[in-house]
Order: sequence, then C-alpha cells, then structure tokens
Amino acid sequence: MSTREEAEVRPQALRLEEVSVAYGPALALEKIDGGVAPGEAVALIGPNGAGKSTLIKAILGLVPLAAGRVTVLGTSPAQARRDVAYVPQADTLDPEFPISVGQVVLMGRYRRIGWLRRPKAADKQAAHRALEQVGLADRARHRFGTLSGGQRQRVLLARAIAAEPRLLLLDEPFNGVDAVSEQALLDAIAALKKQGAAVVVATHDLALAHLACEEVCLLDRKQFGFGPTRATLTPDRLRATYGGHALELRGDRVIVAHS
Ligand SMILES: Nc1ncnc2c1ncn2[C@@H]1O[C@H](COP(=O)(O)OP(=O)(O)OP(=O)(O)O)[C@@H](O)[C@H]1O
Repeated sequence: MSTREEAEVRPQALRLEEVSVAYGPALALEKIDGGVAPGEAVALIGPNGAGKSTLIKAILGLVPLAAGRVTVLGTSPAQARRDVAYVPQADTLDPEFPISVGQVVLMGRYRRIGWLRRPKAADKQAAHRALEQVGLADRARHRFGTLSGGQRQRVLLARAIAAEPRLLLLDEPFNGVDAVSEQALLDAIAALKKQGAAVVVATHDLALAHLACEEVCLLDRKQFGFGPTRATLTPDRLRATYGGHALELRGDRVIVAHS
C-alpha cells in the first residue's frame, strides 16, 4: 500500500479540508488543511488574531464555513458534539458565580445525562475521578471562585475529562498558570490521550507543543505548516507565521511583542 493510501485509511479524529471562515467580507481563516489521529494532539500556534479560536469554533460547529469541510469523529461537528469537550480560558467563567468546584465538574456529565435528569452515582464518581486526575479532589466542596486562576483552569479541564470526550479542545490552557498547575494539566492531557482521545490545543507556548503534541498547525489566517512537531516548528516557519510581529525566541518559547 502506498504512503498516500495508508494516510487515507488511517483513522482520524479530526479532519480539516481546506477550511475557510469569514466574518463579513474578510477571511479569518483560509484553506486550513490537516488532521489529528485518536490518541494524538495538535497544537494550533500563531500570533494574536491568527484565527486559533475561530478554528476551534469551526470544529465545534459554532461558525459557518466559507469553504472546505470539517469532519469530527467521522461525522459533522454538530453530530459529533456529544463526544467533544471544550475547555475555554478560565477567565470566561465568572469566579463570583456561587457554585462549588464539584458542581462545575459535574456539569461535564450533563451532555450525557440530559439537563433535566438528576446525576446518578456513576456521574458523581466520574466527576470525582476527573478531579483526582487534575489533583484537586480535596477541593470539591470549595467555591469555584476562591481557587487560583491555574486551579480554576484545572477544574475546567476536569469538567471536560468528566464528559469522557473523544476529542478535547483547549484554548490557551497555560495562560496565567503556575508550574504545579502546568504539570497537572500536562499529566491530565497525557492520560486522556492514553485513553484514545484526540486533543487540539490553541497556544502561544512552544514548550507545550513540544511536550504534549505530536503535530502542530502554524497559522496566521493562512497555514504556514501542519505536520509533526519537531519537523514543523522550525525558526524559519515560526518567523513566517509571526511575520508582522516582533518575534523573540527564548529557549523553546516564543515571546511576541504585541505592537
Ligand atoms: N465574532 C467576530 N466577528 C468579527 N470578527 C471576528 C470575530 N471573532 C474573531 N474575529 C476576528 O477574526 C480574527 C481571528 O480571531 P481569533 O479570535 O480566532 O484569533 P486567535 O488566534 O484566537 O487570537 P488570540 O491569540 O488573540 O486569542 C481576528 O482578526 C478577530 O478580530
């Protein structure tokens, strides 16, 4: 069998075919093309406004495509929604909202049990296991808003884990996160991948891409590379992707001056 045929029969959790998205007359994404296999992760890397969040919305079926096709778990984003979990940036959930950590995580079960049914013992156990996985089992009764930003991010990841997703989408999971939370997030992502889930992570953090992702997609409206991490994250490609911005590489992290 040729390499091309092998690539075509290899199962993909996510397939992007020349995906373009427009807000009004302007294209926010143009011909993004690639995929991710079950048990693997892809990092979406690009400057502010590159279209990373827009691509995540396209995978969730929340924005219409101007062209191309998104296939999630062999079907449309809308059909696959039950098996897809999304972790927003922690600051999108109001910390003042009077809800416990355990209740936030249990919300991850509602797509399975339905909003009108009461959670069963199995749902509570799944929520507890998810909190354990991010190292916060002892905080279940604490108010969500009393946790640090990094801990809140871990709780939102636990909510996603409790949903038992086959595809997990993360938007900038390391923003404002300390080293302990960073390690807990990395461990939880590794455990999900081991269970066969595919992961898509929008990030500015090249270390995260190297540590947790088999593939990267470099983008700034257009695609500047989509492939295995080490081969794709070259200084030349990074400079092309971050073209209009002042780019500084420190170790394996990109530091971008937002002018
Ligand atoms: N609802 C919207 N209506 C119009 N334009 C939008 C909308 N959402 C995003 N955009 C524009 O689309 C482009 C891509 O935005 P997007 O938020 O996807 O980028 P991003 O890579 O996630 O950025 P960041 O790293 O800053 O979060 C930007 O120019 C943004 O201003």
